[in-house]
Amino acid sequence: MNRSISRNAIKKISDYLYEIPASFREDMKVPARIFVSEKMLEKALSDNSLWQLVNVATLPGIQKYALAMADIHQGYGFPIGGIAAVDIANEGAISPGGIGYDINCGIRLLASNNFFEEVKPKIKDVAFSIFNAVPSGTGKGGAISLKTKELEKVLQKGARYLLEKGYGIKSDIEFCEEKGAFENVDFTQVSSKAKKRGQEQIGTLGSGNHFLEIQIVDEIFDEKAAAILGLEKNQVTIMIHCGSRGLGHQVCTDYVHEILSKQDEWGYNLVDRQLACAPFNSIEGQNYLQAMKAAANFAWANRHMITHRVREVWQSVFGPDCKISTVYDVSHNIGKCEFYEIDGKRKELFVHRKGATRAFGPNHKDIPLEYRPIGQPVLIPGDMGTASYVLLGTQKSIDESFGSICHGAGRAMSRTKAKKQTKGFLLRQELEEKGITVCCNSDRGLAEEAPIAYKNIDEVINVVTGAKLAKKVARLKPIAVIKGD
Ligand SMILES: Nc1nc2c(ncn2[C@@H]2O[C@H](COP(=O)(O)O)[C@@H](O)[C@H]2O)c(=O)[nH]1
Ligand SMILES: [Mn+2]
Ligand SMILES: [Mn+2]
Repeated sequence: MNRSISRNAIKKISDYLYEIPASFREDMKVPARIFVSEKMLEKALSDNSLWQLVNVATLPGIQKYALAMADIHQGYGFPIGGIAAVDIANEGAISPGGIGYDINCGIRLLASNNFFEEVKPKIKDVAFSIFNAVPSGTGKGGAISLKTKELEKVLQKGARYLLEKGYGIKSDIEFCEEKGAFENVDFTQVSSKAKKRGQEQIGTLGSGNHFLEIQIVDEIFDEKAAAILGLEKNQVTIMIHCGSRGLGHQVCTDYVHEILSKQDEWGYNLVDRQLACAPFNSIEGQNYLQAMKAAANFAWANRHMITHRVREVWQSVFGPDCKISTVYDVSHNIGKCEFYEIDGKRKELFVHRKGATRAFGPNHKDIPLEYRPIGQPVLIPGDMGTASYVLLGTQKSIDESFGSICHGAGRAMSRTKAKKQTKGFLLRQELEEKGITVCCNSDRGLAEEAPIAYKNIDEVINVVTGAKLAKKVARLKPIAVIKGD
């Protein structure tokens, strides 16, 4: 099957929005839209991601558009950087591939009350101490070990369970999407194999793309909003990127397998097996939803425990009076039930965000009270040598992109290609020369994650802010990066 899409098939709607009309392919139920610039569109045409987006437009019950952001790149079935909302009451389908293998992978931003000049002389000390306190690397466990009953509590109560056990502080939960847990979760839908994989992995970072970064607030674009978020120029922040580790991966594997075997029964005629989905209201669809929620709770608990460890280390290096506060925690691989107006009617939709971040505008009830007047903070990592951003969601994102924007810069090249183009030890030297401390045991792993492997974060941010789906608050610059191998 020819998967290429020519530029001619794509209609320009505005400087930051392009569309593949529903007439492009017979089986499309809605158009496919991509928030991107002309320049970045060229990049998106270089892999199969737009073809995947067209496939998403065939999903049962899909509403309005299959959407993608400028960080789009090829993923499992759905493109990464994609959003699909389906009608729950009317034939909507839920797809594990639309959420991804690392369920509730996400970003947490911590603010210290220290400034660059104080941290600079101790940056190696604090970075390597965090590297030692937060296990990282493929399959790595060992931060804490949970008995089966304790793990089940994590699946039910997420980060809130760890808070009850004395880890972290209350505001860590309050400034987290869903306050650190989906409620009323049936954890029995998670297989024993998945639970086993999770038992040793709370408080661990994982490998590759996951990271812990010490940053400085390099530029403030909105002083008032920054003050509300507790951010000032030259202040030191810590960004955490990780998800549900082996547990979430196993949940996705289990349900893709189960759901695939029933496609004929449901009358689904999949254009790509990786789009495997189930009617939202079927037993299988509901079971996956419960397991996905349990894995999401595990991921929130994971980022909560890492926060606890970072706080312990920070206070041991800079003194017990130092404060580490959670600015916010966003999910970028998740599915949620949300209400939107479709053709003048309020409908409950299931919104798949796969490498996409929720970006609700001001006054939304799901934003913490303190932030409600300004909108939801959206945390967008860039790469280890350039920058990351703090943004705010807008009403326009609710109206045009199901309250969603991008999740990162997005890959510009595969890991294999990045390794061919970069020597890890040279990259390490370059970063150190730029004043970025590198804590990573593997030069090969470092090369796979080189800044050139990612798109330019400033360009991606200019698209989402140019399209008015988000507003800039601050740009963060790395001063130390911690990566697993
Ligand atoms: N600030 C940093 N950003 C990074 C780093 N490595 C990757 N990234 C960005 O994260 C997103 C999200 O990745 P995903 O695995 O969830 O798709 C990615 O698109 C990059 O922009 C880093 O070391 N520091
Ligand atoms: Mn992840
Ligand atoms: Mn991620």
